[in-house]
Amino acid sequence: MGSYSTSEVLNAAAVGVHHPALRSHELDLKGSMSGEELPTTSGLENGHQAPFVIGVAGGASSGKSTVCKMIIDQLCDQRVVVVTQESFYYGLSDEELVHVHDYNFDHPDAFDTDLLLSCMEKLKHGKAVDIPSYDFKTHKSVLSARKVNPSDVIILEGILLFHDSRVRDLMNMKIFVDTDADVRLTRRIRRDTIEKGRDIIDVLDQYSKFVKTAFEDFILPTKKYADIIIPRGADNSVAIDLIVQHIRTKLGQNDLCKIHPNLYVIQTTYQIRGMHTIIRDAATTTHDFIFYADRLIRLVVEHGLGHLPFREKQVITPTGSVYTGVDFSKSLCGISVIRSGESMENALRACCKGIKIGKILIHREGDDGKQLIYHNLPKDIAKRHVLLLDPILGTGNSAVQAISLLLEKRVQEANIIFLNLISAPQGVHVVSKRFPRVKIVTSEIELGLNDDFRVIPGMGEFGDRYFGTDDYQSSTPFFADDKNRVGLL
Ligand SMILES: Nc1ncnc2c1ncn2[C@@H]1O[C@H](COP(=O)(O)OP(=O)(O)O)[C@@H](O)[C@H]1O
Ligand SMILES: Nc1ccn([C@@H]2O[C@H](COP(=O)(O)O)[C@@H](O)[C@H]2O)c(=O)n1
Ligand SMILES: [Mg+2]
Repeated sequence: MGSYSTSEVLNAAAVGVHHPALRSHELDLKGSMSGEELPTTSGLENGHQAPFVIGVAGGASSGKSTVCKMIIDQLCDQRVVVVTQESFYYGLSDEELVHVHDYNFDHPDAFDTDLLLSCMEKLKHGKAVDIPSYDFKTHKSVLSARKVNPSDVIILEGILLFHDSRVRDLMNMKIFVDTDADVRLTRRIRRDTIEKGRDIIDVLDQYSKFVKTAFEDFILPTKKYADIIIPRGADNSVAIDLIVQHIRTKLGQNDLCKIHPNLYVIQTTYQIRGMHTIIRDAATTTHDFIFYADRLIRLVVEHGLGHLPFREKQVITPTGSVYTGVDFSKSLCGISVIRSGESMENALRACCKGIKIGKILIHREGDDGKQLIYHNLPKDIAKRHVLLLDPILGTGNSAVQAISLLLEKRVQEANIIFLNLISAPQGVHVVSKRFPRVKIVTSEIELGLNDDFRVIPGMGEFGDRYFGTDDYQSSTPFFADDKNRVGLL
């Protein structure tokens, strides 16, 4: 296989695997959110399971980062975050810097393990943390930290991760990357001279003075703690496939879709995650927000239509052959929850020519949570399948109100398909418990709700961002389609 640069691997890993929305918050500590924690609530408190923690250890340049990248690539539909042990290197004092060639970077004492433990403790409890950034050129921790958010899977990677039993105890799975010493040395020489700009003589000196001995004294003895040993590192795709399968099985036990068979999360791809990254980014312009939200909405709508009943239908193709296909139900309508649900109407109209679209307005009155509902629904709605449109399923309150109204109007519960872009697990529980036959189709499941009952990580006030009425946008407001915002049936 081709060679990867470590920075490429880690960058790709970070970009590819963090929850898209969360990346935007990985701010420089000097930035406006300096030192603040994201308003994330505990995953555990929110009914989420603790993350699955994978430890990846092995000699320097054995291929740990490359193996992590391969695991992450295959887990593309999960929220995965990588934390490297090297982020926790103690910075060198000025005096130590003068004698840097005598410093042993491969000794367990070179790492601030207490800090690593406290960061991991927070992550495991569903809290965001600032992970220090380490500069291999200056041998110091740099000021800007990396904001890391809680995830389904945390991969901890580093040469001495299995040395301290407290760190080992954090892990659900321990992997040791076992690569021959000559291969590790060759890769190290290439990496340290090319990527770190070091002198080859210094690299060889450091290797014979510290790296080789530390491997034998501290790293190799920890191999016995591994659950899985991967010979040949990233070249061992069979081992990596098996690891990914195992992780999937473990994660699947907590899968919301398994608990709620009425929930459908569309199959994710990097395109979809990329689009989510854009629309969740607070800095995205209204124009881009509309463009990418529309693309995602279209996918959700298409998926939702796939749940409508159909009959077999045969047609004759231009080649005179018979094609056996299906004819789907035409007796349907869309109902949008004003105002953000109206953003989904265009996609529905584009997929179902001439479809009737009704509206529901849910109004929160005062603090007592009393809600008034105004509606404009097709008269024969009871006979129709209903595609209920609202981009965000948060607490589930609005959805329950809207669905209750539809049932009052004698729509069959099983004929309702609720389409949204993101769903909080709480909302899914509430809707599914009350209306188990309503299908929920979404494109991503969120971490949960914060203390203000806002979806986290979320994407802000969808209606304001889509219709350009938010006040934090720097760009000129851009209205997608004004007439859709006011016109009722
Ligand atoms: N299977 C492989 N084949 C070829 N080059 C590899 C392979 N695995 C890793 N490398 C290269 O070796 C170097 C060290 O790999 P890396 O994954 O960064 O190791 P570690 O994280 O264990 O130090 C990198 O330059 C990487 O691109
Ligand atoms: N300032 C430093 C800090 C560490 N190293 C070497 O990095 C190796 C660990 O990184 P891997 O990606 O290979 O796990 C380790 O062998 C240290 O010697 C360094 O050279 N300079
Ligand atoms: Mg590495």
